[in-house]
Formats: sequence, structure tokens, C-alpha cells
Amino acid sequence: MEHYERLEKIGEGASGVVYKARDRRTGATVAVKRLRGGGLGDHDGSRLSEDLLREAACLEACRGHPSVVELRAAHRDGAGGAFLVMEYVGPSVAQVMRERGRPFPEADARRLMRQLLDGARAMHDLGVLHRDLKPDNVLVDAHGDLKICDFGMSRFAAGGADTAPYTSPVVTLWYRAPELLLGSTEYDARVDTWALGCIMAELLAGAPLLPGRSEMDQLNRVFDTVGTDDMTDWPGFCRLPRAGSPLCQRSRPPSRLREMFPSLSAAGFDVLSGLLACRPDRRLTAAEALRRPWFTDAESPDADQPRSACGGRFTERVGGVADAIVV
Ligand SMILES: Nc1ncnc2c1ncn2[C@@H]1O[C@H](COP(=O)(O)OP(=O)(O)OP(=O)(O)O)[C@@H](O)[C@H]1O
Repeated sequence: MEHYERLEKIGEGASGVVYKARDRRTGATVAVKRLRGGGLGDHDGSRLSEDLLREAACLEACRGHPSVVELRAAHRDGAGGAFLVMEYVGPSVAQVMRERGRPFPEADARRLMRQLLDGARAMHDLGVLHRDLKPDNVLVDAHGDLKICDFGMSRFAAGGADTAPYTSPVVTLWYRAPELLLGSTEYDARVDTWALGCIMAELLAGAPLLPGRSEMDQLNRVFDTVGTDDMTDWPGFCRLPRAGSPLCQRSRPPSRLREMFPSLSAAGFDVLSGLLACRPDRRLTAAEALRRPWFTDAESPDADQPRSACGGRFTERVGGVADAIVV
């Protein structure tokens, strides 16, 4: 890590500490995330290597998309530390919202959601599930554009190279999709689009939509807010470990979402309610959401200025992230 001069600490979370740093060779400002290791059964650092490789591989797959933070390098050092070096972006949306202290107007929320959905669509096309989308994991750059970060919980969708079973305690509680709260281990990319629905609501309201205190309280809030949307008729429902919970049997009023966002346009509400469909099979994917009139309508001022590089391969790949790891 001698190539990097450590500046101030900019973040700390479950998986590591993030520092702002200067690349001594180029002068560029970067963000260096030092992954935490040393958990039980990690005497040789193998778990840390695995975590580093998974996070780096998912970031590397999405590299070059304008709405995903750019990975510059991944390292292990002799002292058992593991580091990811990324472009330095700026504060998180969570910080920006706290400082701003008021909701975003609909046109701004649409511009920001277009960027997030475009990043999610690209990552899902590549088979990457983020599994921890939330305002803390979305960064705002100097132009006010958004970049998704923290791929610490991400993985490749099953069926590709990664055959490990899915786990359900993923995604921070307030942004966790109902099927995850019900214990599903057969979910898909729509766990990310649920989280994006929660983020959209938060941008528009200026406060979290579903700030649950426990898993069961969270599920209760979900059902009370968006209704159960015939969740129990969903073909996968009976296989869910918590399908028998009394919370699922209780009758619920229809969705209250419209009352909560009375001034949102019909086209905006169409996207919000589509992302927050309780039943995963009725929930919009990122690609579907981007095709809704809120985004495609010619009257949308930003409709003809997509920022997306999605579609082709984005930019040159890092010269093999695994090769860059120094043990
Ligand atoms: N590339 C970056 N540029 C600027 N700030 C960053 C960057 N990457 C991370 N940060 C800051 O560091 C914080 C923590 O980073 P990150 O979410 O990757 O760590 P974590 O340990 O996984 O956190 P958590 O447990 O909260 O999910 C972010 O919320 C953000 O404020």
C-alpha cells in the first residue's frame, strides 16, 4: 500500500474502514477500503481473500458503468490486510439527504432514479445481485450524479460460475424485500428493485419509508404500507420458511402508498408502486421500470439525455483483478 498516501477516514461499516487517499504515482484522489478480517475460522485470512475476491469480481464486472463506483485495484498485504482501491466519488445520498433536510422535487428524483435503475439494470444483465442497496451505498459525485458502491454483499446469480446457495439475511433491514423477510433463499434481482423503490420513496419524502425495528416489525410495516398484493397466492409463497407466520394470515387494508405520495404524478406513482410490489413476480425489474412513461415520456426534460453506457462493454477492464492481488 506504499503507493497510497492515507488522508482522512471517510466511512466505516460492517465490512471495513474507508479512507480517502492519494495515489502517489498519479496524484489522483482515491478511496481505499480496508476489509475487516480475523473472524472465527479465518486464521489464514482465507475468508478475507474470498470476501475481497467476491466484492472485487462484482465491481470489476460492472466496471465502467457511469452509475457504479470504479474499481482501480485490489490488494492483499503481507500483514494479512485486504484493500480495494476505488475512484473517490463524494458523500453518500444518505449524508446529502441529512444535510439537505427536505425531499427532492419529482423531476430531481426521476433523474436520480434513472441513474440508479440504469446501474442496476447493467449489473443485473451481467448476473450481479447487489443485495445491499440503500442511501448509504449510493454516492454523489461533484456533478450531482450517482454511483452505486459497497458490493460487500453482492454475488453472481446462481447458475453461472457461482453455485453457492443464496442466503436470506441480506440487505439492510429497512430496504429488505418481503420475500427475504419471509426467509426466501430463491430470490432474484428483484430484491434490488424493491430496495430501489424504498430509495425512491425516501428521495420523494425526505425520510425512510419503512424504518422497522425488527424483522417482524419490518414485515408488518411492509404489509400495512403496500398491502399484501395477494402475496399468499404467489406460487413460491408456500415454500417460504415464514409462510406460516401469523403476520401473513392477518387481513390487511389495500396499499396506502398513494395517500402517502398524493402529489406524485401518475407516471411517477406507476414506477414507485411497481418497484414496491409485494409479490416479487409482479415487481418491476430495473429494465422494465426504465421503459415506463415516467422515464420515456418526451415531456420528461431529461428523457433524451441518457447517461448510460449500458449495452456495450463499458470500458477497459482492470488488468485482471485477481492478478492485481498481492499476497
Ligand atoms: N469510492 C468512494 N468514494 C467516496 N466515499 C466512499 C467510497 N466508497 C465508500 N465510501 C464511503 O464509505 C462508506 C462505507 O463504505 P462501504 O459501504 O463500502 O463500507 P461497509 O463497511 O461495507 O459499510 P456498511 O457496513 O455500512 O455497508 C460509504 O457509505 C461512503 O460514505
